[in-house]
Amino acid sequence: MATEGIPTIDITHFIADTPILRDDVIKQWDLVFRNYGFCIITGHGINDEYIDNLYKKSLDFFRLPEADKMKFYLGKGYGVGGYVPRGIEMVSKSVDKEAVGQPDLVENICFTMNTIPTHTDVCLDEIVPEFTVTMHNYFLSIRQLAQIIMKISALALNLDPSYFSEIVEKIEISLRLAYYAKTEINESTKNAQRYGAHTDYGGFTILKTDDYQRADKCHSLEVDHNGTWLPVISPQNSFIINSGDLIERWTNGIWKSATHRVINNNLDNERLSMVFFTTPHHDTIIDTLPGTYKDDKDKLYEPISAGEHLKEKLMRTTVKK
Ligand SMILES: O=C(O)CCC(=O)C(=O)O
Ligand SMILES: [Fe+2]
Repeated sequence: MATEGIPTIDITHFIADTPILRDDVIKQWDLVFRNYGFCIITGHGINDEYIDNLYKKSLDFFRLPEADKMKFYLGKGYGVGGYVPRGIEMVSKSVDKEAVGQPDLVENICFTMNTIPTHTDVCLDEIVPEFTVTMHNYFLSIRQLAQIIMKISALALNLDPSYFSEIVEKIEISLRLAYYAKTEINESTKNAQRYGAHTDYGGFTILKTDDYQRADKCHSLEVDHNGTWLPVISPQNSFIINSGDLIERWTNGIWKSATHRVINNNLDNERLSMVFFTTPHHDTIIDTLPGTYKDDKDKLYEPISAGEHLKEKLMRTTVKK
């Protein structure tokens, strides 16, 4: 089973509204999120140039000396934005508060659409020219893709196509640029993960990884599929989409928020991921969607505000400030 991959859905015909083929996309969407919680999409319509540009600028940033990057650290751990160096975050604690081990072998810089310029007095563009405009272009494209994804989802759940429209208007998109530097195996790294096993906390995640660039096509990202870790490698013109905890709660557990991790292999290669989290506005109450339960006692989850859920998860994962 370990060679079985994550399904790919070409969404071209949904975007083009091609009769019949469009319905096929909707059916596939329902199946992958029921069975895997993960898929790869092609035909998304986002300009490759935007993706490549942001990738290059991000690499430029992470290859800078630590002292430059630390100008963007806010000293409050992971989850507040800005730059977070290695040694601070241990994401597996979001699933198991008591988890012990070493922090993840990752550093990252996080933004929301409103905090692109920077949280500090230092301007990001002084360090990496045109970083912010590059990011802004990408944000706008991803926002459109998020709208498409939520429309497919509404239809796949037999809801009105505009069911999520108002929520999508206020959706909070955050970008996490995650960098896994080349690393030597030693006492402090041998038992760590590049990013420990976790589920994503919010709505859908729109993820771009660079594993396809490795000549050996060695994978790093794995998803738990009924107890088997499946490798996830997405081709150049694709995105990985996964449904987070709030999608699982919304759908009364029908669509999965799958556990995934970035394993401690291939450490002599640097790796970069661009991770967009689409989270309903923090005031949005996530209650079980119509059609996913018969009567109230079938509801698996209590209603929760998106903000409350997110805060609880984020608080757990900072192991050092
Ligand atoms: O780097 C990756 O491939 C995955 C990152 C991830 O799972 C996350 O940011 O939640
Ligand atoms: Fe994740």
